[in-house]
Order: sequence, then structure tokens, then C-alpha cells
Amino acid sequence: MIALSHFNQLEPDAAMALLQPCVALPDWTAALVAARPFASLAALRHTAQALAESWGSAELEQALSAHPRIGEKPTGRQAHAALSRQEQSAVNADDMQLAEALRMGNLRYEARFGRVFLIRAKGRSGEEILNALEQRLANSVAEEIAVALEQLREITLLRLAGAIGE
Ligand SMILES: NC(=O)NC1=NC(=O)NC1=O
Repeated sequence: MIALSHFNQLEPDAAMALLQPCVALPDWTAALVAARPFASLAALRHTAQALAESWGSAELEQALSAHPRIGEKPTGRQAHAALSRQEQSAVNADDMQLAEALRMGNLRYEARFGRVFLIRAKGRSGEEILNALEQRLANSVAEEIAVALEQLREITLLRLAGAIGE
């Protein structure tokens, strides 16, 4: 984590590299970097949230390339893989029944919506995630795009808060 004052002064490329693991949407990252300097963390968060409000299904598809399935601990060494592992740490991988239920749920979700099930996993148990998956399977296609985008915004803002602090 770096201080906001340090982030404000970083070279643009370094600032982009710092934010890259937040979400695989370079336009968002570049716009946030271009909006510097930020007077406070609240201002940074506000701008980050405002820039993410414009995301649609195209951004969702692009961003999902960097999000492993829930329950499939990512093996990559990239920063976002490490973040995913940490965010999914509450999903008890030793609970084989839960792991199988998540695996089947992911398959059902992908068959219905044609994309990976995305949820802000941090702070949620495996059971809570499975329940959310089951409930969301009943959503319409349009409803589910809106819900998945909101989860993407939550994940992104949580990762931003982890990257830049006081
Ligand atoms: N498919 C997912 O929901 N992935 C993820 N959720 C998180 O909170 N981090 C992830 O990588």
C-alpha cells in the first residue's frame, strides 16, 4: 500500500501499474490516473466510483478475463491472482461438498448467462457465495448484468482501497 500523496506524484506509467490489478479495464485506470492529484482518499474513491458507473456489459466481459471462477484458486503469479486468492480465502477449500456445489453452480450460471459468475468474495463465506449464486440464477439476463457490474465495482473499489491508503 502507498500513501495518497505518493500516488499523486507517481509517473503516469507507475501509477497505471499500481492500479492495474484493481480491474482489467485500462480505460478506467488511465482516467483515474489522469484525474490526479486527489485532495483526499474520499475524493479518490468518489472519482473511482463515478468512473465505474459508466461500465456496461462490454466492460464486464473484458474485466472477467482477470477473475477466476469462485472456488478455483488462481495459480498465476500476477498481482490480481494473489488478490483473488486472498479475497476467496474464506471459501473453505477443504469442504469438498461445498467445492462441488460451487463447481456445479458455476457451470449452471455459465450455461445460463454465458460468463463467469462474479461476486465480491471478500467478507463472504463459501456458503454465502453459494446462496447468492443460487439466488442470482433466477435473475433475468439484464438484471444479472447489473448485479454482476455492481459486484465488479465493489471488488475494484476494495482493491483500490488496498493499494492506496493514508
Ligand atoms: N469469480 C469471482 O467472483 N472472482 C472473484 N471475486 C472476488 O472477490 N475476487 C475474485 O477473483
